Amino acid sequence: MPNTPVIDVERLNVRYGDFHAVRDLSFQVREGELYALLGTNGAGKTSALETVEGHRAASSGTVRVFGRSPRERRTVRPRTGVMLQESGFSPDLTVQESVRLIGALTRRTDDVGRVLDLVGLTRKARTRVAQLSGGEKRRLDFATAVYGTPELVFLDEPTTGLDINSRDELWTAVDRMREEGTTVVLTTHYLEEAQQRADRIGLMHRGSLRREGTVAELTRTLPAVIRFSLPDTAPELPLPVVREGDGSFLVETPGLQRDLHILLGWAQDNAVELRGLEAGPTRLDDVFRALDTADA
Ligand SMILES: Nc1ncnc2c1ncn2[C@@H]1O[C@H](COP(=O)(O)OP(=O)(O)OP(=O)(O)O)[C@@H](O)[C@H]1O
Repeated sequence: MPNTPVIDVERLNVRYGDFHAVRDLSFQVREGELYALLGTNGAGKTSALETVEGHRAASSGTVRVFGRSPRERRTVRPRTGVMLQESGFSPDLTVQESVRLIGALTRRTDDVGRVLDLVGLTRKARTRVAQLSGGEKRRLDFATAVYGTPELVFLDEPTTGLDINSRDELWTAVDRMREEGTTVVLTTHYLEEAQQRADRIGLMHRGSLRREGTVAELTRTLPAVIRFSLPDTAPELPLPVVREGDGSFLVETPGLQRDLHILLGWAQDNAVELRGLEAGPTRLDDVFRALDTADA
């Protein structure tokens, strides 16, 4: 059934007593996709994903993973890898013992050496978990998700606490798994990572999915921007601008190429230097900020 989504969430609601944390959430993740579920703090991402991962029961709505309820752990779990924000390994176990334990718990098989190599922990194989650095523990968390190369992997803020080289290594490992067809669900507060890597993004705010689409679809809804600074002696500008707090100028435009052309022509004719000139489509950060103000 090639058209069956790997994840199918229909009108999911999660309540904690009187508090309604997830409201009528619907989304699908297709085979081989990297879907980023992003949102403001407290938006309900963890509550939603814990339900999809089978750790939490839905208050109402349906969740299907590989066409099954994620509560059918025996069927779904061997096909699913989960990197939680903290896996809670026993501090007394060594790294290689912890990875073996993952194998036993997930009922997947793999070569421990291969996994340690993939997550960059080969040299720490005999080190106890208690003696690992924060970044090394995060790599061990990552090992839980990639052990046995499952078909579906959840990465919950996978690069938090990792230095830039470790982040690059983690993404290289994820890219390799994706080449083999693994479907990935990502949550992160590093929006540039989602912007670079996600095939589609769902943006949650206050329990609901407020936007969904590719990065291009999401950013297209807001105007492009041109930013620059000017010497005090510059003549009047040819376009409406906003003066930013730092003294720089901002042009918001639905016609980036046209307005950039006008601005550059004006600068050339008046021999004005446009300092620190930046021009480009809206970033995901801007979509996020608009979400917070528009939907407040
Ligand atoms: N066990 C719980 N009991 C009561 N309220 C909870 C519980 N877990 C989460 N909440 C509340 O539900 C809301 C959604 O929380 P959740 O952790 O799902 O959000 P999130 O989008 O993952 O947030 P963050 O980005 O800050 O990690 C929050 O207001 C939170 O306080």
